Amino acid sequence: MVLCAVRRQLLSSSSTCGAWARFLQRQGRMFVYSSIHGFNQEEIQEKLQAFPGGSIDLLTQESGLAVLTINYPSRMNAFSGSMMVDLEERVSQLEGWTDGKGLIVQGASGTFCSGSDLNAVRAISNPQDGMKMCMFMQNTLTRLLRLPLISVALVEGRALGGGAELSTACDFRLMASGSVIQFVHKHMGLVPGWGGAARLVRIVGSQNALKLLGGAVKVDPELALQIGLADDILQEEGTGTPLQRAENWLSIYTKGPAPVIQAVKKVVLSGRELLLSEALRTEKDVFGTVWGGPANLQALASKSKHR
Ligand SMILES: CCCC(=O)SCCNC(=O)CCNC(=O)[C@H](O)C(C)(C)COP(=O)(O)OP(=O)(O)OC[C@H]1O[C@@H](n2cnc3c(N)ncnc32)[C@H](O)[C@@H]1OP(=O)(O)O
Repeated sequence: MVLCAVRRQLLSSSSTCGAWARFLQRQGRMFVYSSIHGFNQEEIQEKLQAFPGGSIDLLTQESGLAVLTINYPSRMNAFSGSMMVDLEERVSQLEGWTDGKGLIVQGASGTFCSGSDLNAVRAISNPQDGMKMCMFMQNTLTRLLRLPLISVALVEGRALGGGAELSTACDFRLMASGSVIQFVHKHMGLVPGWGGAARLVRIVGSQNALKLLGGAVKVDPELALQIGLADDILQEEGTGTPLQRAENWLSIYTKGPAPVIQAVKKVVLSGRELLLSEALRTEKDVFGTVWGGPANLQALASKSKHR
């Protein structure tokens, strides 16, 4: 016990950050793109701000659960340029949220997101700007997925194009009855560019990904559940609002102290993203942050049985 306490003292909160920093270092870097790839964040942010409309709203709760809302109902929650910038800012906020455990990503007014705002897309349809927007959104959505929070996309209504891609930047997808996820990119003469294809392959496998992208298939909750794109279906007859039911669903995974929940996410993330030997080293580092920690000591003291 004394050893555990000493070890805990040594592994202060800075060490928790250290393990995470080392994980991100092993990734190469936190951002997929930086100046070495010719990426200039300020430049693209300025360009995107020229296409305003809607907002990305973040509500953090004392319970450790946050709700991120894609809010542009008059355009079926399509992403305007300023909303892309907003999203990056909200992700930065969440990266600094030490007490966080879970995140729900939802769309306003009963529908998820209809992708990028076609008006903005038309205006920046030249290849250079398209690449910059693509790098910006890949960076942001990669950081969203790498947050040390367990995240779920609450899909109501439609998740189209970039909206479908956004849903894959969460750990889980919960689909409401009647909702649809559709990678409509092929119909737009495109492929996903916000990292949605790379993530989709990891979620449903390359065969299913090829079918979904190649056929621009409308994926309903039943099909999504069958192929592993959705983790559950929110039935209409449940009690409470869809958001309340999603919070309830997520609470199974976020019950417990924040450092432990964050450690769970970190070991799974490193297992998902790193080579085995690297993932094992990260797991060791993260293990060190909870071993002998308050939750561990309390569990040992209470002689808990797992019947
Ligand atoms: C790398 C990213 C790639 C991409 O995301 S490309 C974009 C992919 N998304 C799309 O192509 C969606 C296009 N929209 C649609 O198919 C339909 O609007 C949709 C979402 C099925 C809804 O259909 P309906 O229910 O009939 O409603 P509606 O068409 O009257 O839409 C209501 C208002 O919302 C607007 N809207 C919907 N999706 C939009 C978008 N992505 N960009 C800009 N505006 C969009 C639509 O124009 C309409 O506006 P208004 O009432 O005519 O002023």
